[in-house]
Amino acid sequence: MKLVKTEDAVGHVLCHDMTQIIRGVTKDVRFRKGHIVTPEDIPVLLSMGKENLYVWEKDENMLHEDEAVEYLREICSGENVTSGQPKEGKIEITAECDGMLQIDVEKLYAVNSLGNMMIATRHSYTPVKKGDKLAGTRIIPLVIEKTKMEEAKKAAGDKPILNVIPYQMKTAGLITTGNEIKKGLIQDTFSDVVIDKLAAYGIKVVAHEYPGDDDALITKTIGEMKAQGLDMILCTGGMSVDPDDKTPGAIKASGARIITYGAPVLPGAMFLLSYFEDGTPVIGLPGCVMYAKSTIFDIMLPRIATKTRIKAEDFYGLGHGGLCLGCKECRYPDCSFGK
Ligand SMILES: Nc1nc2c(c(=O)[nH]1)N[C@H]1C(S)=C(S)[C@@H](COP(=O)(O)OP(=O)(O)OC[C@H]3O[C@@H](n4cnc5c(N)ncnc54)[C@H](O)[C@@H]3O)O[C@H]1N2
Ligand code: MOO
Repeated sequence: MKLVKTEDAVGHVLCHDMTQIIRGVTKDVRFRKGHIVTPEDIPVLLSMGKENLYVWEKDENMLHEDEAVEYLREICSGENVTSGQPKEGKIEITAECDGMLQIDVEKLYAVNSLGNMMIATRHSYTPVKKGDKLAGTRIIPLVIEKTKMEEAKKAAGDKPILNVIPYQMKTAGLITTGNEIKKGLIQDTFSDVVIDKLAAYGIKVVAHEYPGDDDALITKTIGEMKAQGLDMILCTGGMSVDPDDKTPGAIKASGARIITYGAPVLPGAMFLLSYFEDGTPVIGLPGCVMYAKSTIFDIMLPRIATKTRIKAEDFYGLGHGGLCLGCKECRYPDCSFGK
């Protein structure tokens, strides 16, 4: 801290709040601690009776919070994200388009572990809309060592840690299994659920077949839809352990490589994800997707719609938070399910 004449204070950082009192008009903080003095401030400060000011001593090795937060802006500014001006050392990151928020969680952890700075975000893999708030970030002290910010840059690596990935899939093929549906014994109440969920991501069901419980026919239908060049193929029902549950075997026989059959999520334990060599996903949706408001399908759909390649390991961690509480009014994704 040092004392400077107010006329010489431009560019210096104030060490404490300064209150302006004008009788009958105002009594409020006019300049906040940390404010960088501008030429326009000088007459105001003089009118407040401040001819001398305590300011931070300029030090090439130290950064003001507003300068330091620019490092965090760079660390956070990936594809399709934007950010505002620093306000009291804090900036807000927002989405520039609709899509899936994707965060490098390990890098986020690495930056936050350095201390004296913070980045708080929404959960990765959640669907977001243009203009949605994604993250807030700030420097904790008023001034911080430049080397600390360089360290943060290094910890974050060469790619920004926050991105919004636009949805890329457009078409889907739907295979509704079950002899009871094919024979018309019951009405199909599953397909509309799937069609609506896909529509929310701009995906249209352009082929729809009812092969019953004939596993060879299910496999053949998958092959035909694949040949049509659809972005994804979904099979509903027949995913469990009954003798008539033929879907997992039929998907396997199609040549798609199984990533997982089973997931540590309820509802959604009997979910199946597989990919053809070219990346076309073939998905098996268990009966719960028809009746439960939110399931494994809702958790994985943003990743599928953005063509984010999903690995078996991506499922293992889902158990923690993988239990839907079945609230009367479903607020998913604004709840702990799938986080
Ligand atoms: N012994 C076990 N039983 C069950 C298990 C298990 O592991 N062991 N898993 C349970 C879980 S979890 C789920 S989820 C369901 C899986 O159901 P499936 O995918 O096999 O569904 P289905 O048996 O084919 O059908 C269940 C029920 O829903 C009706 N259904 C199916 N598709 C339609 C449709 N398009 N429209 C209307 N209704 C449909 C079907 O007729 C059945 O009544 O299994 C648990 N059981
Ligand atoms: O696949 Mo069942 O999923 O959990 O109710």
